[in-house]
Amino acid sequence: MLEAIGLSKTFKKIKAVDNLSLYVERGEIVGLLGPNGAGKSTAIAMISTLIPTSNGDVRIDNKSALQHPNELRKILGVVPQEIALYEELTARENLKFFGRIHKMPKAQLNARIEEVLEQIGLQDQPKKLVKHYSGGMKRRLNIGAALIHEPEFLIMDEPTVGIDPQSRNYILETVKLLNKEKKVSILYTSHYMEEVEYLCDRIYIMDSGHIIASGSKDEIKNILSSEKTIRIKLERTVTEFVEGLKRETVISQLKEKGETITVTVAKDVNLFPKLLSLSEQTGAILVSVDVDAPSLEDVFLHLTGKELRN
Ligand SMILES: Nc1ncnc2c1ncn2[C@@H]1O[C@H](COP(=O)(O)OP(=O)(O)OP(=O)(O)O)[C@@H](O)[C@H]1O
Repeated sequence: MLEAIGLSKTFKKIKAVDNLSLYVERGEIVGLLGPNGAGKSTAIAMISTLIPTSNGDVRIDNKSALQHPNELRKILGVVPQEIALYEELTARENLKFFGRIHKMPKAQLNARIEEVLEQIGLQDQPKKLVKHYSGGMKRRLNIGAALIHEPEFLIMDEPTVGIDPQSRNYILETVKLLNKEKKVSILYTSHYMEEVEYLCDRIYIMDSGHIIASGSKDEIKNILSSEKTIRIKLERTVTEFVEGLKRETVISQLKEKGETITVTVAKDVNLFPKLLSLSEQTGAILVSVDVDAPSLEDVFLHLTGKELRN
């Protein structure tokens, strides 16, 4: 297990990370979500021992990684938010460079380079210089560089920023495969809720330097599940029907837009009998009644007061 325990980082007067704890079990993909400036990149830099902590510890299988950083670096790969590649080199040469940093023996490195090129789908571009790569190809090679030494844990800091949807899908599928087939455990940060929803087993939401919610997708959605939203569509607007709904004390919120009325009620309220009797009394014809469960985006907005992307 990779664990961050009570991590804090202060830059002069700014408390970028404040007593943050999280863990990634072997086999998991864990999401770390937070609005801009929440402290995600600073937390990742501390977990990967790139910057010193002001406080706290990072542990691998209960052993302090801050006291044994080389042991951590052997089993951890980090995909940084910024592309960190040599533009004047080919993909193969870049991978060779990163492999040498890890002091990989030559024969092992050469075999591993071919394997990684295949994993990231760049095996057909052996001679092309990175400066001639598309944004998506660079992102893929950025991931390859972090994979060269076959890490057991991978931290990915917004690995799909600024690329086309096709490359993004490719990266998402690569992340899934790495986890499923190569058993790589992953901490994944993103500004895209749908990516985290698709990939992750568990999610941490952070804001202002600390974790404000954590759990499985369902557990996090449950934070907002004391209420539900019901969307009622009528064939045409009937004022008496809306007035009747407004008299219902179980409805905490009512919004009207054309023929659609949206109401909020407590989770356990059954509004259907009332809707049917009101439609009979007023002659309003129900076209549809939909119940919305809260999305992760709703929870995020509720907890942080901010949109995930801005
Ligand atoms: N080297 C530094 N010196 C001073 N302040 C810093 C430094 N690095 C980060 N900060 C500040 O710490 C806070 C957290 O920044 P950080 O980059 O970790 O957030 P983030 O969640 O990764 O944001 P984003 O999603 O925009 O990448 C911000 O207020 C930032 O300005």
